[in-house]
Amino acid sequence: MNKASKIYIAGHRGMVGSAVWRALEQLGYTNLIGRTSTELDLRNQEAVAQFFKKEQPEIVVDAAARVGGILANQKDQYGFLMENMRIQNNLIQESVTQGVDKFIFLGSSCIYPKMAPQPLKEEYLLTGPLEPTNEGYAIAKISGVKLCQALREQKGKYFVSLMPTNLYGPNDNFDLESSHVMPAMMRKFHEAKINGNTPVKLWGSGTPLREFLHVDDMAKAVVFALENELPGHLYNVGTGVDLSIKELALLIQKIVGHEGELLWDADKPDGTPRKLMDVSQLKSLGWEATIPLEEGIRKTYDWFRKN
Ligand SMILES: NC(=O)c1ccc[n+]([C@@H]2O[C@H](COP(=O)([O-])OP(=O)(O)OC[C@H]3O[C@@H](n4cnc5c(N)ncnc54)[C@H](OP(=O)(O)O)[C@@H]3O)[C@@H](O)[C@H]2O)c1
Ligand SMILES: C[C@@H]1O[C@H](OP(=O)(O)OP(=O)(O)OC[C@H]2O[C@@H](n3cnc4c(=O)[nH]c(N)nc43)[C@H](O)[C@@H]2O)[C@@H](O)[C@H](O)[C@@H]1O
Repeated sequence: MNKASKIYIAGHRGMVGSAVWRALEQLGYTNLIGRTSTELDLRNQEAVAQFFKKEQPEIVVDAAARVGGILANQKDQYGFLMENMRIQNNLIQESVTQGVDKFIFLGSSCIYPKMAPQPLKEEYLLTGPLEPTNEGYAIAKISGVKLCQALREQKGKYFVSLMPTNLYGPNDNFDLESSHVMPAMMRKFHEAKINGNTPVKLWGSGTPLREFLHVDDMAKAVVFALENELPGHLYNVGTGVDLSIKELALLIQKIVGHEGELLWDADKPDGTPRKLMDVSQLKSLGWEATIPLEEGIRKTYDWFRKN
């Protein structure tokens, strides 16, 4: 790979894809290509085949997916399973057909069993039942990991799967129904503050533990996996530190400056009790997270207010 290599970032307008684009651009990569879902629907096999034939990318970063928070996943298991399998299958298949040199597949920490020991090691994959609220999404991601692993073993292809923990940052989805917890809390506290410090209602019990990684750190992990020949097929990407949803709420409340009451909606799901990543493998090779949580939330809240 060199600075003129043609790099296709699938999902380049999304939170992760746009961060990968920024990171590569900053490093002087000049030949980046992307398509919106309106320009190229990645569920359409024929359209994806034509695009690859015409563009002949050398490197592919798969940051395109149907993504959502706990409720969106729970309500549409079929959609999350089917759409994600279609998107990733088309990208992987055409990358093989057109002889792409490097392929990065992005999964998620929810691929690991709900009750796996903590922190989650890569070797715990497929050792137990999954968290039911995101089973569809997780099964799609597991099938992507397995396709990349098989290609690596059968054809010696550099296909690497990175499993990020919960991510946050600019270009996140701030829709209150379909978003993840961090953008939802930011928006809820912000709007409640503007409305005279009205109470903020959050979901579940507040007891689940979650780990959060700033998307710029995630983008650096993608660049790291492209610029180095990683020996394995699957790597966790996270900070190795978690906190409870209630602690996160108090931190965001402080940063936003909301001074009202906090309520918890017990009718909403808690999801998996804990999913802390063991990030020692990628760390031992030279990547590690650099953006502290409070600083990352402050930067993201600044971005949210401007956008
Ligand atoms: N967000 C997290 O907390 C998190 C955590 C772990 C892993 N991940 C993984 O990271 C990757 C990126 O997630 P994200 O948070 O960046 O999601 P995102 O902001 O929702 O971006 C997803 C991107 O996928 C594209 N896309 C969706 N359906 C498509 C289709 N049918 N055809 C073409 N493009 C399509 C969208 O394109 P348009 O904008 O053009 O519509 C969008 O740019 C995903 O694989 C996700 O599973 C995310
Ligand atoms: C990274 C992604 O994480 C997703 O799991 P998961 O962390 O539970 O997804 P989140 O939607 O981020 O929720 C994390 C925790 O925050 C609680 N929570 C509290 N208030 C809110 C709120 O206003 N909005 C949201 N969304 N949550 C809230 C929620 O009940 C859950 O315990 C998976 O469904 C995906 O498959 C994916 O893996």
